[in-house]
Amino acid sequence: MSVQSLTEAVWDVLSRVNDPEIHKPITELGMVEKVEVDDEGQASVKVLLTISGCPMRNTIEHDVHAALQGVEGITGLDLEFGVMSDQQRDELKTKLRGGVQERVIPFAQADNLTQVLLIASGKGGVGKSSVTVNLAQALAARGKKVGVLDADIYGHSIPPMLGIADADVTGIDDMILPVPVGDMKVISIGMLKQSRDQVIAWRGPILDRALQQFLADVYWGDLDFLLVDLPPGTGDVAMSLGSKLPNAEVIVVTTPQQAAAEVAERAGTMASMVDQKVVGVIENMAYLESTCPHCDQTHRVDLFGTGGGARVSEALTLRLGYDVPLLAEVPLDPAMSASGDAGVPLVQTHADNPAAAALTGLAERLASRKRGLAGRKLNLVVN
Ligand SMILES: Nc1ncnc2c1ncn2[C@@H]1O[C@H](COP(=O)(O)OP(=O)(O)OP(=O)(O)O)[C@@H](O)[C@H]1O
Repeated sequence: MSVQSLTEAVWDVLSRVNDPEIHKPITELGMVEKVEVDDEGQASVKVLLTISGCPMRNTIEHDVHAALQGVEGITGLDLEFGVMSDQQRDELKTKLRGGVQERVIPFAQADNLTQVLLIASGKGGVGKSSVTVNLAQALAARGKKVGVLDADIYGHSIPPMLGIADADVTGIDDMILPVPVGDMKVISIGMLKQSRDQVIAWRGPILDRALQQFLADVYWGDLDFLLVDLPPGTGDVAMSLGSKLPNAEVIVVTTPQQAAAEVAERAGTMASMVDQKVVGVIENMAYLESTCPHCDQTHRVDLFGTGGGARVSEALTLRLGYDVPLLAEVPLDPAMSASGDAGVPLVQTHADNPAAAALTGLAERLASRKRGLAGRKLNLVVN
């Protein structure tokens, strides 16, 4: 084969190597600066990283080597890395923003087709983050492109639940790349902290700016779903996201107790005050399935009482004037908590577990919803 055809063959295989964070071919992103092949079939390739010290360098190195191994006539590879110039980075950022120079929130644009689901709760510890990671994983397993935004400023627990507690985010200047976890893209408010034990006490304009950054400066790419883990309660984050994500929908997570149900109603009501639709309620820790030592049968034990989810669903339906259904009842199961600690969602490791099955069933229904642009609010400001 001629040197020219070999060079073309190398470009061709490189066009199938994706940047692990951006999920687009490195050739398309302008990251391949040079491809040369000599008479002996020895290839020299230079790849430009977006930033020096890019955490994905090893993955790219591995993928490029693997890609070239399949090319007949290539006898060896000399792979060199460089770093993009300011101008190259600017071109890349503009390309990623779809040719738009300024930063906008893609999910608030007229042509947005991403379903944004805010996972809310009245109080902490009801399992909001566990629900978020499991729903996200179940949606991704069904081929959906899923982003997870951990906006819980007080208890940002998403990274450890997905096994990325120590992940660093890559920034291309002011553009932030989310951390890839399987087919999901994840970003957490905790990733912006200097150290893990630092406390975030943002309020007002600073919090607002941070949320703006998460939505406009993070390169989310094309997503089918963006799941946002909100802080518990009806605070500043929910208010701020109300104006930033006018078409977001809210799922309220609660537990069976009366007290939890009352505060969950408030969280749902808050969503409607900022004009977001509440799509339904999930009752988590709904019951415990326990095998009786006397009769060896499995019994349902209502540890925390019953009916909290149904109560919230009925109250919100009445208050908001449209149907707010009970979407799922997720049992209490030590496996759920163990999977959170292990950093792998339960739906991935134990699909048959009843808690996992309840959330997978909901993900299936969400995945098959048809949504278009008709009737959607556009974030237009009338002067
Ligand atoms: N169905 C369940 N069965 C057993 N344990 C659960 C279940 N759901 C959640 N947990 C556990 O309960 C604890 C709290 O859950 P999680 O962090 O998801 O709640 P949260 O509402 O997001 O809390 P916070 O608002 O404080 O962040 C975790 O240890 C989690 O593993």
